[in-house]
Amino acid sequence: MLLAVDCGNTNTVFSIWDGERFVGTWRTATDWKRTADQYFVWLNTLMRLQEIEAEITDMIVSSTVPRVVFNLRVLADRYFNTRPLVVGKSDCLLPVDVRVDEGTGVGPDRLVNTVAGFDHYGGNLIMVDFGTATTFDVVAEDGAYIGGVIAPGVNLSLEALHQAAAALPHVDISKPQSVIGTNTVACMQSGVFWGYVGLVREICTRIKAEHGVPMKIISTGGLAPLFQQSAQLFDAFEDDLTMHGLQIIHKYNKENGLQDEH
Ligand SMILES: Nc1ncnc2c1ncn2[C@@H]1O[C@H](COP(=O)(O)OP(=O)(O)O)[C@@H](O)[C@H]1O
Ligand SMILES: CC(C)(COP(=O)(O)O)[C@@H](O)C(=O)NCCC(=O)O
Ligand SMILES: [K+]
Repeated sequence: MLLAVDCGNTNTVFSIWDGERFVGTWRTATDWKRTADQYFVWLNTLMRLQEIEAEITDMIVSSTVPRVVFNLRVLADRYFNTRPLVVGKSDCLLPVDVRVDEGTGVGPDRLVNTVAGFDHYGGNLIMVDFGTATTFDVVAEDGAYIGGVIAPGVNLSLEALHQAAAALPHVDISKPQSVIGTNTVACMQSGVFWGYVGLVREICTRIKAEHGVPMKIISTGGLAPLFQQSAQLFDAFEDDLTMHGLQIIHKYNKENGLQDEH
């Protein structure tokens, strides 16, 4: 079975693919100091709790935090006796082209989103991913990643206000009742929520105009539903996009790559 790991700047998600479906998914805070032994104990405990008996033979990793990859490689080697595919490394093939400026290191999460989006919807897409950063990934007609936009994440924006201004508290995002806030928290939520609605709409409108052909807008990430319900910003929401993409990339490498040269 395949262990797929999606490591973002905030959270790391582990999921097990049995060849037909994901049988378990678990989330932990991203911490590059976490050792292979710690990962294994954590994963093993959760698998037992859910009575999942999975013999892991393969592993694929997408990490926006390069330092995390070392301990994940040790995990693969020590406990699963396999060499992980790491998205973005030259020995990990992608089923789509990447057309950006030479020397640009595209975030692996964006490449994985592109692959998953193209598989689900075909080309001409804008993938909006609400993570630590909010990224817009543009997928061409042929499925290539051709660039995009990076904006500060929703929680990051709220946190920045709190960090920089002595009188502003730590606030969680939610949809405000009105635009005009009548207390500090409501004012902050309004600024970030409605500011974000505007940001998403404006960026997507401009991408569509620049790209010049009709595009579908697909959202993903924990906070996407909050924005979806408010203003019909997206054509679709996908919950498990990254895991879907990782599984496709793994399959593609099994069929076409140089896997299993331990
Ligand atoms: N369902 C959710 N409700 C509220 N906040 C969420 C939810 N899912 C994720 N978040 C928050 O959104 C931010 C981005 O999370 P995540 O998508 O895991 O980011 P990354 O992929 O960059 O690690 C984090 O601050 C996280 O706490
Ligand atoms: C933009 C990102 C920080 C988003 O990361 P995330 O919010 O998923 O943690 C990540 O994709 C990244 O580090 N990208 C490298 C630069 C680029 O994609 O062009
Ligand atoms: K992101």
